[in-house]
Amino acid sequence: MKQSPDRLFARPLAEVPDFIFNEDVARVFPDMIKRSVPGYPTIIENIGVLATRFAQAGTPLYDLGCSLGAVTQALRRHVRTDGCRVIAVDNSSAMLERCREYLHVQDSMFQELLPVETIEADILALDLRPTSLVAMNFTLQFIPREHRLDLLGRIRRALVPGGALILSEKLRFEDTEEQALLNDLHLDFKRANGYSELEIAQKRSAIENVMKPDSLEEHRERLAAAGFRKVVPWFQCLNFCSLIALP
Ligand SMILES: Nc1ncnc2c1ncn2[C@@H]1O[C@H](C[S@+](CC[C@H]([NH3+])C(=O)[O-])CC(=O)[O-])[C@@H](O)[C@H]1O
Repeated sequence: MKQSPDRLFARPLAEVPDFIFNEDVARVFPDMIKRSVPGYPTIIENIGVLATRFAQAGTPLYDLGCSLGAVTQALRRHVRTDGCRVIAVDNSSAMLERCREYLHVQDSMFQELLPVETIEADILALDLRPTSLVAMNFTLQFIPREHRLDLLGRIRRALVPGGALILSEKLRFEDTEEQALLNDLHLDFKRANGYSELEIAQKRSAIENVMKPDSLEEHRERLAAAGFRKVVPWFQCLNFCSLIALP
């Protein structure tokens, strides 16, 4: 598998097309997400650790919007619960193809990993089996707003008692000063990771019609409306957070 550094937006583009998860993105994705999302490696590893508390014997664990399967691999590294398996879902064939290759590498390197099933599907059309853990790591923000509540409602109804949803998202902030400061600090994070002003500006215009972050208050309200009893933020770094939502 050839992994490359992210230079997708390094040259000036006459017109910046909307961001899509195609082969070019799949090839640079590990580098792109690490240099763009502060705390990403910490979130990934800890989802594996958190999951051990919620995983119940004989249930599938879902990784919705799995991309290259980073969460799936963390779940397989940490969860040892009898009869669990991981179901990794993404609607990008380019992402899922590479995800499968990475999972084969993981299989060849470790023994006693949870079995994994990869599904190329739109998570809005997915039939969820009763599950003890659903992870949506930076996926909900790409789902059109009008479908988010329905999706969370279906996840809530699929969760068995004692299970959990782990939801990671970029946040926006209602307070303009807080929004401006955290946005600036995120830009500094990208600069510190070697992105130029041009790369930052072009990536921003590629993503702005596609990725729509909500505020923490909006997440709390929507999760409550979907039937979640409790929302516990467990991680925040700048404008990126991860929540545990309990049924
Ligand atoms: N309707 C949909 N159905 C299925 N997949 C979708 C849909 N919409 C978007 N996706 C998929 O959601 C993923 C979002 S990336 C997740 C990172 C990963 N979780 C990680 O922990 O590395 C986040 C980011 O790039 O910021 C992409 O692979 C899309 O194809």
